[in-house]
Amino acid sequence: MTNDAGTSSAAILDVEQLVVTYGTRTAVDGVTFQVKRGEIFGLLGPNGAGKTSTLSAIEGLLKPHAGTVRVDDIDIQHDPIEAKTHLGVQLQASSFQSELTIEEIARLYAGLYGLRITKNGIADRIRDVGLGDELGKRYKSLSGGQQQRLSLLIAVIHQPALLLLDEPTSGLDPQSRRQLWTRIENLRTGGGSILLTTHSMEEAQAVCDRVAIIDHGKLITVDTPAGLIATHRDDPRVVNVARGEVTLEDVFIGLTGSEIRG
Ligand SMILES: Nc1ncnc2c1ncn2[C@@H]1O[C@H](COP(=O)(O)OP(=O)(O)OP(=O)(O)O)[C@@H](O)[C@H]1O
Repeated sequence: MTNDAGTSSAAILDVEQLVVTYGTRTAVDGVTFQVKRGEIFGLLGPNGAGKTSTLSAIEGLLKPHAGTVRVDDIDIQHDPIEAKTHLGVQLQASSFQSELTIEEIARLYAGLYGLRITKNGIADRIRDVGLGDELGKRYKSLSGGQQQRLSLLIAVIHQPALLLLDEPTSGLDPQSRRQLWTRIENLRTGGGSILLTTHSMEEAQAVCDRVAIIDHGKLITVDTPAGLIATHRDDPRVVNVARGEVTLEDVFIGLTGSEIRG
């Protein structure tokens, strides 16, 4: 997508002064950040920090109280249909018809996006996510990990410029988690950009190019994991919680506090 000057902006996602409210509760309180093209960007925060609310506003699922969201230079509020064709979102298990087979579901969503993919093409994509032996299996008889792989396949079937993933590795075993990160990195290698939330600081430190830490609806800091560690390693709050070499988790707990959130 090009802007008025005929050039692509460096940001695939531009979130400006985003405010999300539920009644009198402010869940996201003036959050601003950009995701660059070709970047894996992690949104980190304790329970209730406002991560899912931020993603929901980016997806156009809820109307922000204030602020703007531009996906690939398209304002999600002004042109939601066009903006959404540039977005890939992992659907919840309840979104899929349980009686349909993997192949039927993939064909259904390819059709919904108006894609012309042959039967063999669909089978190839299913094989790519390691479900080649399950083509004819009904959704309801898939394991949690298999369901998760199918939902990732559907999220990227239209080759979106930006993939949004809300806690993609939660509930997965170590093998499935490792495979998922490899897939996410392959998507980035193929030119995609990824915005994800995770509670695994170890994974964020290993995989994300940059991370933002949010708490109580406000963005505290954005940088590369190494940059955050370098900036905050001598902060007494971080030194206090570190048990050895300072990690991203130490920085996260140092900046957001040790108390458990509701
Ligand atoms: N539908 C809703 N109605 C009212 N309050 C909500 C609603 N959804 C979220 N909230 C509140 O908004 C705040 C932010 O919630 P959100 O789900 O965005 O946080 P989160 O960072 O994704 O948390 P978690 O890590 O626990 O998933 C919380 O205080 C939550 O209770």
